[in-house]
Amino acid sequence: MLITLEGLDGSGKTTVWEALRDAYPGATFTREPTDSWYGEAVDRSIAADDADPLAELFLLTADHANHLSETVEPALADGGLVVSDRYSDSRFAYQAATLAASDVPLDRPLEYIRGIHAGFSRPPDATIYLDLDARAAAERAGRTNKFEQDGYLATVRDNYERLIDAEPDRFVRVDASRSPEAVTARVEAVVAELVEE
Ligand SMILES: Nc1ncnc2c1ncn2[C@@H]1O[C@H](COP(=O)(O)OP(=O)(O)OP(=O)(O)O)[C@@H](O)[C@H]1O
Ligand SMILES: Cc1cn([C@H]2C[C@H](O)[C@@H](COP(=O)(O)O)O2)c(=O)[nH]c1=O
Repeated sequence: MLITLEGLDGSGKTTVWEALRDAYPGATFTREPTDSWYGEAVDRSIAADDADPLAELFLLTADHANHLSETVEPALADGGLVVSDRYSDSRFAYQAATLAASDVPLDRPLEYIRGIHAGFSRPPDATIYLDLDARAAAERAGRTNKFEQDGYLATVRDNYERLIDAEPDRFVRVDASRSPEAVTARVEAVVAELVEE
């Protein structure tokens, strides 16, 4: 089973991912961007305020392809539980926001990015969405790069809402404005239920 954690920067994904890692020692815990050289290229792009938006999308998509073949698909083939801190929905939400604000002449960037993934990706079985407003998320994240900005994250949040509307059965929304203990307890309960199903 593939479970993904999604949400804005600072929503608490890494905090719950670490708690789940302690609770499920036999599972595969992974993340995007990865720590491969593809992921390092992504990190460089994220740090660059003038990165080309399409090039950035394709760097992230290359990292995803390698993540799938090297980590996710082998672990799933072994019948294991895989928990990923960010996955394809991050591309749909973030790069759609980036492309919409760019000069790239795409009418429907979110659908364009989904279309690219449809050809090769493996959709998550369930996605836990840590829901937090853009201002609180940017505040927690520290506003240290081009993504951790209130206005940009507000558009990203709108895009996540569109994704949830399109696939309500895949997403489980968790209120990420609560305390770390309350958020972690809720996510652990959700994962326990998903694994038992
Ligand atoms: N429920 C919470 N309430 C308040 N602060 C929190 C909560 N969860 C995490 N934090 C704090 O917010 C900051 C970001 O948390 P974390 O790294 O888990 O988020 P993230 O979603 O992984 O962020 P990013 O996407 O930027 O890596 C950290 O300082 C963390 O201690
Ligand atoms: C996978 C992925 C990530 N991003 C952005 C979101 C964050 O601002 C950074 C790094 O992620 P982290 O969780 O803070 O470590 O990358 C993105 O824009 N698109 C993606 O597909």
